[in-house]
Amino acid sequence: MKQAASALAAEAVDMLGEQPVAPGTLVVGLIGPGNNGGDGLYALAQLEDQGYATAALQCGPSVHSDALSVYESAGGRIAPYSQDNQPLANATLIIDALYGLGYRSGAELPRIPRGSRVLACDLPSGLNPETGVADDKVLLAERTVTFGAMKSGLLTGDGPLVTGDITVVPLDFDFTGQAPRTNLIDKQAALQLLDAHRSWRDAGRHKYQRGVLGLIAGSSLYPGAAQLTARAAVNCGVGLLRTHVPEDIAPLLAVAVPETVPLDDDQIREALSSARRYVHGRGAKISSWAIGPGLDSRTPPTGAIAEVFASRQPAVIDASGLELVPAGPSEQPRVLTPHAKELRMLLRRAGVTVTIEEITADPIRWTRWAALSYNAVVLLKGPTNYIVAPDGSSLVVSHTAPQLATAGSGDVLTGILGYLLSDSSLTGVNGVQTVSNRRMMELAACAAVIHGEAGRAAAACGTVNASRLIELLPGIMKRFGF
Ligand SMILES: NC(=O)C1=CN([C@@H]2O[C@H](COP(=O)(O)OP(=O)(O)OC[C@H]3O[C@@H](n4cnc5c(N)ncnc54)[C@H](O)[C@@H]3O)[C@@H](O)[C@H]2O)[C@H](O)CC1
Repeated sequence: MKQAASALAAEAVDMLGEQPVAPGTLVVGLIGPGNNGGDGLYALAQLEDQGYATAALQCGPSVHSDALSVYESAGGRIAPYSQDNQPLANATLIIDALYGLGYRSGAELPRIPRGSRVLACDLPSGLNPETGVADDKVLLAERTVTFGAMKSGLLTGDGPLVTGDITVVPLDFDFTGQAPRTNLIDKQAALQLLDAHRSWRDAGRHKYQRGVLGLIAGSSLYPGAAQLTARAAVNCGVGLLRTHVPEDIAPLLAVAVPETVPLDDDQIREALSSARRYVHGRGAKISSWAIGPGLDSRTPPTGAIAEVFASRQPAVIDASGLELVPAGPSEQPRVLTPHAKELRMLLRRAGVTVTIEEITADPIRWTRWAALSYNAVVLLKGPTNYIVAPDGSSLVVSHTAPQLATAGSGDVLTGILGYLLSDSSLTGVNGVQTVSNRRMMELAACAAVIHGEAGRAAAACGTVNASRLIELLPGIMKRFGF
């Protein structure tokens, strides 16, 4: 705590930029009831020692008692917070040491004069540490000193609007056993996650050992979506792509994606049954599935598709495929990739009523509900991607680009993730049947990062559309070690 306080005090001195201390300078700490308040009091004590005038305002029922003794010994005084506190009106700098990680939506937040300079201790109070959703009365910070590790809420949602400049202060204590349940996956983290299972032996695989993706997609209503997903998987480098599309659009697909091999109902059944007789190392007829882009949900799925849903083979399920997924938990390792409206539909089918506004306000919470209800990894798509496993742990990907909000871009994401799920070097030697939910969640986050990277690269060169993303994929996959 003292280490955190020293970093906080140093940042305050840097913000004030005055040595010796200018007359009239006053640093006011808003002190909450927990450890965040303790950090604030220790920091104020250090500032007192350096000759600054300080004042502490108690904003909860209690304060950290050891920190208060140190602050009072340094000459500081604490008073209860009230809306017309004189010190707040006179403050040169306010240290927000109210809640930090402990903030929960709806907690009481003090009012501070407009235009106050605020240094946030760990996180601005009023900001959800996981989701980055900010309360209307959030204490807008000019700078934030955050301890131990970056928090997802600082970088996602409203976070970047309310945190100011962020300094991460590594602390010398062991975080084992208190790992945050939400982690950010940036480009560097994705590279590491993708590299984790690779071996030099991977270079010697034949196409069936590399991984075979089965794609069930398309309809006369949406003929293009199947093409986009297929082209994305092929450009990522899939060993073999098998496609099950309605007869009337199959010739179109064969021309647009000559690499793909058609897959009929009997062949689906054969692939599923050979997967049950799976022999280690021989390669799979189909190793994973991508289901949904461009399906017409008004047409009932064939029996073969229902058998895929009932299988233990990993699948990414998107778009209209989400309407076909049986409600309730499944044993198939799945990543469901809804946008907010589709998530509302999934939740409704699981007996949970929620509005899109509620989902947008607390995306991780509602994605968790769906992950638990369906026993599946759920990737909620949008400006930020939230990926949640059935155990409640979650990953956040904000490595995206606003230009990705374009027709067919989600179909490309499905192709990328389908490819990652099929690649045996990422999921285990052909034995993708055993892939864990944890690994499915990691691969889903990596797919979102690759998709974001494609969006950023496309935007840097001009306008963005789904076909452009696909064209860029081979180069981007190379950057990610493929
Ligand atoms: N030619 C066709 O057949 C087409 C069929 N379509 C049908 O629509 C679905 C999928 O639609 P898609 O347009 O890909 O939308 P998704 O919601 O699945 O994915 C959107 C994609 O964009 C990202 N995103 C959204 N908002 C933002 C934002 N503000 N900033 C950054 N990124 C954002 C989001 O994360 C997703 O990755 C398809 O299956 C067919 O049934 C389409 O209309 C295309 C043409």
